[in-house]
Amino acid sequence: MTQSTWTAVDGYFADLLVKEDSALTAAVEDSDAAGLSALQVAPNQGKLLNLIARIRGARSILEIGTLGGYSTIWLARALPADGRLVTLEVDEHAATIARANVARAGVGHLVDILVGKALDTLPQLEADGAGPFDLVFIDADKPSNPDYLAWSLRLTRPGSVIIGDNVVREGAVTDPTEDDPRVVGVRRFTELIAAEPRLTATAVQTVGVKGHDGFVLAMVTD
Ligand SMILES: C[S@@+](CC[C@H](N)C(=O)[O-])C[C@H]1O[C@@H](n2cnc3c(N)ncnc32)[C@H](O)[C@@H]1O
Ligand SMILES: [Mg+2]
Repeated sequence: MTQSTWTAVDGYFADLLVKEDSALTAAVEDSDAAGLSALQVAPNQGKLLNLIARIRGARSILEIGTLGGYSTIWLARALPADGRLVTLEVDEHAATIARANVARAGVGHLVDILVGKALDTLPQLEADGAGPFDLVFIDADKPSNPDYLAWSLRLTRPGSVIIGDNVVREGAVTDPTEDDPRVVGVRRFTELIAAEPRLTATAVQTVGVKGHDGFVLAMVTD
């Protein structure tokens, strides 16, 4: 199979099942026009995040890595009217674009975008008494994933879901000699999950419009 086949198959299912609305397509278009990298999840992955949050009955969601707010919109749309989503973004420019995208999608009242390095804003969140969160989506700088996992455990409770995006690294995740800090980060992240008695997890590799990638899905058990 080739990239064009993966893209066509994603398109087939997305047209039938995902049905991005104009706010989601505009979020991507405006992020692109503002010069943000096209690092957002694919539409079918956004819908998967939305479905996981709804299946979990999530009322509070933490996202690490906002970009233009594309995944934020999918996740926020899973929340009930009194739900809350906190999303962390280091880039003020991206946060400004995300704020507009999230507002246009009609979920601005559910979303707080905190600007700063997540390793600075996470302690602030805890100090402010935020959480426990029902779902954490980790999708920022991959070298920090081991720290984000530790914070996720502090800010969740039994039954919470933790998702780590982009863990395949074009297959380099299998190479123990690889020294790319992103690969080192996702390998350590996965090993820490494996060793953590409070978590049960799996990882799924994906192909599609974004090429070959994958995510870790974990549940806090106690
Ligand atoms: C892959 S993009 C997020 C994509 C977004 N979750 C989506 O799917 O629509 C990663 C984002 O993390 C942000 N980021 C990188 N390092 C960060 C850090 N230390 N703290 C917070 N955000 C960070 C980047 O600026 C970028 O916007
Ligand atoms: Mg990602």
